[in-house]
Amino acid sequence: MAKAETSKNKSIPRFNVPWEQLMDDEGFVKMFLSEVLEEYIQKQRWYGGKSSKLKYIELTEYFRIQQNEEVYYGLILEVNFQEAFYQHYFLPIAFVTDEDFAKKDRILSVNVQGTDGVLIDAINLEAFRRLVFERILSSEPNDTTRVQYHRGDALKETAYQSSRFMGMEQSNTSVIINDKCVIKFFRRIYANKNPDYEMSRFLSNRKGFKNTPAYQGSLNIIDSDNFIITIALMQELVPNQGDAWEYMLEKMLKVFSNLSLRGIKVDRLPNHELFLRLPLRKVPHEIIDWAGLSIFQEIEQMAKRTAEMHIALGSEFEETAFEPQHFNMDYEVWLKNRVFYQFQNRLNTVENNLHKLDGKTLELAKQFLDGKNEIRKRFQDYDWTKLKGERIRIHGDYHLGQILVKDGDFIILDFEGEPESTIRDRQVKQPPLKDVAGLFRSFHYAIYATIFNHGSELDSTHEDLVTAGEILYRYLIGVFLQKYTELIQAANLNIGYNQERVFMLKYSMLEKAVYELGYEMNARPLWAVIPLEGIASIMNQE
Ligand SMILES: Nc1ncnc2c1ncn2[C@@H]1O[C@H](COP(=O)(O)OP(=O)(O)O)[C@@H](O)[C@H]1O
Ligand SMILES: O=P(O)(O)O[C@H]1O[C@H](CO)[C@@H](O[C@H]2O[C@H](CO)[C@@H](O)[C@H](O)[C@H]2O)[C@H](O)[C@H]1O
Repeated sequence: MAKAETSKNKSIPRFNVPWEQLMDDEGFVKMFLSEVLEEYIQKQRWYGGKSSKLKYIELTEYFRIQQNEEVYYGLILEVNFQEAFYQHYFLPIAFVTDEDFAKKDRILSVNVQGTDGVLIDAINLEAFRRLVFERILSSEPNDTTRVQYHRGDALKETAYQSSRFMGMEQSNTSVIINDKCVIKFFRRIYANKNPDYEMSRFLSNRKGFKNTPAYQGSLNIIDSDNFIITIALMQELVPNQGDAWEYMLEKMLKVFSNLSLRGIKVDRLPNHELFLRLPLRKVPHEIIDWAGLSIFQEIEQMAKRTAEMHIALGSEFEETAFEPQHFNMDYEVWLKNRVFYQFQNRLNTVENNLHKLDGKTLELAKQFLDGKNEIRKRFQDYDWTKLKGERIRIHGDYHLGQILVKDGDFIILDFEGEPESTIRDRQVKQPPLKDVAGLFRSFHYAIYATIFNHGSELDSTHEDLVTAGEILYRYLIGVFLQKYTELIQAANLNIGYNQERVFMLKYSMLEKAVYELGYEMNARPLWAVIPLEGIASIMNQE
């Protein structure tokens, strides 16, 4: 840490304890939580409580992140809201006495035992990042202390050289070390292992699944109730050409442009039965002439990697957290409770915000409200006794934005699960087709996002674009399902008989679209039209 200086500045709070004991000082903690952090935390990009009213902050835990004499504090803050719920956040802090180190994320100017300095978010300090990296690198195989560092098999012996912020739009904070590794510091903290850590370690370290960044290490703590809490996950940095969402948007634009460029008559295009498996070689030449072969080859590759991920997740018979299970009454009750609760929440959100909507979105929103009993009936129609497949741990928030494109192949990221679910719900075993349904919703999103964003530049009518988009969608998912099912069945993972699979896909897609409707209404209301289109199209299928 930077050199100490004594100051005469009387206006900053003074504490007569060494930095190493500051968090044991009740006066400091009280002032810090109420007068300082309440303001600081609400301005942070990673703070997820912006739409609620903060009541007060409590310090749930603190622990030292330390190497030899160098000490930082990890704080776990409980943010309590007026609306009667709370969230936990991780904030590592450092005391720096050199202004040059305190340019960003300053929390408080403070005098500690006669030395002026600033408390900052420690992630800004290279020394802190280096320390975490070195502690992971030098960790014992079975660390039994309260602050547990773990080194994954994929981390090779290497000296620290550099670090920088990843700088992506994200809900956590990631830093890149030596241009080779990513350490993701989780911000929103749950009193449990973070599924991203749990799944990354399992898939990569234990099952050798190659199409996710290799697990290199982690930092977990054992809290006062003996729960493991994940603080950070370290993975290999995968050089890539961007995510599959951006990639697919570019591709879709070309495919839609081809309609007019190649003089394609949309009403003459062949169509394909929804969810019917289709080998790539059987995709009609009219469709290939229009959309090109490569999009189908890429979809096949994505299906392959998705199947391999599920095969790895479903191949565990020792560790109960991953052992496959059958459907049962408990699962059905759990699922219906969630789905009905979420559906009611979406109805309320749409009802309360109708006045903000117009045009097509308003029309679809009214249709959604009018059709509520029909949708409820679909959700009610789930009978576990008819389901013969297996439930396994799944990705849980699988969409094109979670997949990186790397030299024509795909790398699957971010196993943290659906942001709205509790951490326990994210660990419930679910049918793997639920992930597949999530990805199909993403294909639908990419088609509609292209129509909405570029419809006016394209030389085709809106009607033709929608018709062509729906046709393309059916071929894409037909090709995906052919490859995916073939590989899953060859590996003996039971995803049910044909009718069961179609039922599961339809059910899960409706569930996902309803989830998305809430996400969009809150995060980017202009996009709500996409899940509304999705719900309408699912409900209109006989
Ligand atoms: N191991 C990695 N290698 C390369 N890029 C990565 C890696 N991990 C994350 N990224 C990039 O950072 C983005 C955000 O990562 P993500 O894990 O989804 O963060 P968050 O959980 O904070 O949203 C990803 O979309 C990807 O572009
Ligand atoms: O931030 P996360 O990756 O956890 O996921 C949330 O945000 C996603 C949007 O970034 C949202 O995904 C939805 O929009 C995508 C296009 O931006 C689309 O590809 C997905 O299919 C659609 O669900 C995701 O639902 C939400 O959990």
